[in-house]
Amino acid sequence: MEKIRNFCIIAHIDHGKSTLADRLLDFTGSVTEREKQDQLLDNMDLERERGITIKSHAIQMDYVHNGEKYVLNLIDTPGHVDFSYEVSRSIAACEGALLVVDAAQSIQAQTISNLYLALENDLEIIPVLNKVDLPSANPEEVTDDIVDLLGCKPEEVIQASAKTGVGIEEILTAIIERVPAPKGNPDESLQALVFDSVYNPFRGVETYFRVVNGEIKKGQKIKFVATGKSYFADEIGTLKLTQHPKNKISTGDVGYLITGIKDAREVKVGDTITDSADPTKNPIGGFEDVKPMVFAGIYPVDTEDFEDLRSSMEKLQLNDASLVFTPESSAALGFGFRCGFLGMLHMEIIQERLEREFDMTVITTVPNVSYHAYTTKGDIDPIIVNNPTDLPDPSTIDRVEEPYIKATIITKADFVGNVMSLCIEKRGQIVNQTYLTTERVELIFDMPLAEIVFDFYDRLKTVSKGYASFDYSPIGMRPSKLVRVDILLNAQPVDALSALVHFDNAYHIGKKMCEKLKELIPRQQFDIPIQAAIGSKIISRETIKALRKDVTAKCYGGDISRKRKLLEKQKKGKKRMRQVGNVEIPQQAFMAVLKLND
Ligand SMILES: Nc1nc2c(ncn2[C@@H]2O[C@H](COP(=O)(O)OP(=O)(O)OP(=O)(O)O)[C@@H](O)[C@H]2O)c(=O)[nH]1
Repeated sequence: MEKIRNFCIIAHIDHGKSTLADRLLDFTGSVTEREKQDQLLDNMDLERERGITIKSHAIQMDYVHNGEKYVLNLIDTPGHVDFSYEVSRSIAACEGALLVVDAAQSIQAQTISNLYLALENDLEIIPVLNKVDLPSANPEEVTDDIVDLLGCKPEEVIQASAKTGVGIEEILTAIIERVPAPKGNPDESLQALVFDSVYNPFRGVETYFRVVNGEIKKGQKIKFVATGKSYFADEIGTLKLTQHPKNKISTGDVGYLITGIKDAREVKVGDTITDSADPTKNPIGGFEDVKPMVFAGIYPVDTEDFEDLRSSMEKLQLNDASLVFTPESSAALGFGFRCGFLGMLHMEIIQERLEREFDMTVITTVPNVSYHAYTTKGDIDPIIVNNPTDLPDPSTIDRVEEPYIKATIITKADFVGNVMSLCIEKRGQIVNQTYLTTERVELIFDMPLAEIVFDFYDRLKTVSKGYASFDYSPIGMRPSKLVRVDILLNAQPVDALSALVHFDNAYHIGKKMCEKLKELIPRQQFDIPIQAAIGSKIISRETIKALRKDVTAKCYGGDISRKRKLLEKQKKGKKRMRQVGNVEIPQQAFMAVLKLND
């Protein structure tokens, strides 16, 4: 146990976490040339394309230091706020963290939020100044920033380049000398923390765990405390680039477990694994059931594909337990599902996976957060509003509450004004403003989650010319003046276009939505009035003028193959259209409310 070190790498996005992980694997000889891939820890196709580590994994390295052999377990953490609970559990499985800071970009919002998570878990922090090879690097200044943030000595900050290999050996030495060895009692009853799980279509769910006390043996009957279910440990082992089966994993070490579980929902991140016959009396703290934050309807483009969509969603859920869905129906779109996601990124991933892996063409409706409505009947439990149609009749509503977050934004002093205006426009209330240096400012706002899940981050980048970083954490429910804006096409309400918005913005949004829909809905053979309404009150109106032109007119009698191509192209474009009443609505229109500022 004295020769084990468990650590993670925490960093703001793009500061070089994955590249540094690669270098550490190289340096410790954990990878052969053949196994080398660009970004070793990012496995899924989608992950690679987005450059975001979606699911955390762990990897074990052997390293000899001063003639002694050490086992280093690197636990990878996801780099996006949608997955912040998983980050917190990965951090809880470690004793130390490399805090990687880009030498050109300095400390950013995620550096700080991840650092706080690490400090809450009493991790030893090893500051690493990465990318010192960059011409734009500013090592002295950024080292000062890090010293100010951590209260450490300048010489404790390791100067490194994950690209050239500078400082890698020093980092490994620091891990061994500064990160404490795991504590724990091998003779106690088994207590292991689940920090991640991955679905494998052939082997079922692979659970990643860190043994806190006791040991886990191959064949042992184990129990998951939160779910209360017991299984046999068919296979256990350690994780190198491939899995290495073992007969036991002892206190302090990290490993994987395969029990033949076929449903991802049976393994919960943060749960405790214990011995079925001699269960621990102290499950590991900090377990939470992950809660979806964003809800949207997903409908098949072709109504006949509903059953296919259901079976695809069920399969997706087997390997992504954070996806939740219930059937719903819409007058406009027919049968589909109301789905809950961890955030907007998660929603995009699910949508993409449905299309790529299951060959489904789907329509996604405007996402919204989850509201709590209380009626004048005085009920104690709120009505949970995950769908605009769930909002009770306004005359019966006593009050509505919406989820709030604490937003941390770090920007340059020059952009403070712009960032403030944006946050205030988004109904934010400033809580704190701190000058980290004369140039860099940290702003803290309390804001409604609904205002930031959609276009906030893009707007922030624009108003700060890219010099702002942003992170957030939930702080509970607060009162809200919520209304539902309905959209009528041809005088018919289209429920799938309804949106829940704050009363103060309702008129503005209603007007913008009508304008946007006018742009997005193709002209048809007749005039189409577009109206926005709150209840029975019309608040805005536009008209899509009838189309007179023949689509093939462009071909001016040219050859037939060109004509066919044009019609072919039109047919493709049609794929993502939905006929509602006698109006054809393209997919973008269902998301129009999110694009009002484009
Ligand atoms: N010049 C230079 N570039 C680096 C260095 N380390 C990483 N990079 C580059 O910085 C970019 C981001 O690096 P990643 O390792 O993908 O960053 P990350 O923090 O893992 O990013 P996410 O996985 O998206 O969170 C890549 O283009 C790397 O090639 C370095 O030391 N020097």
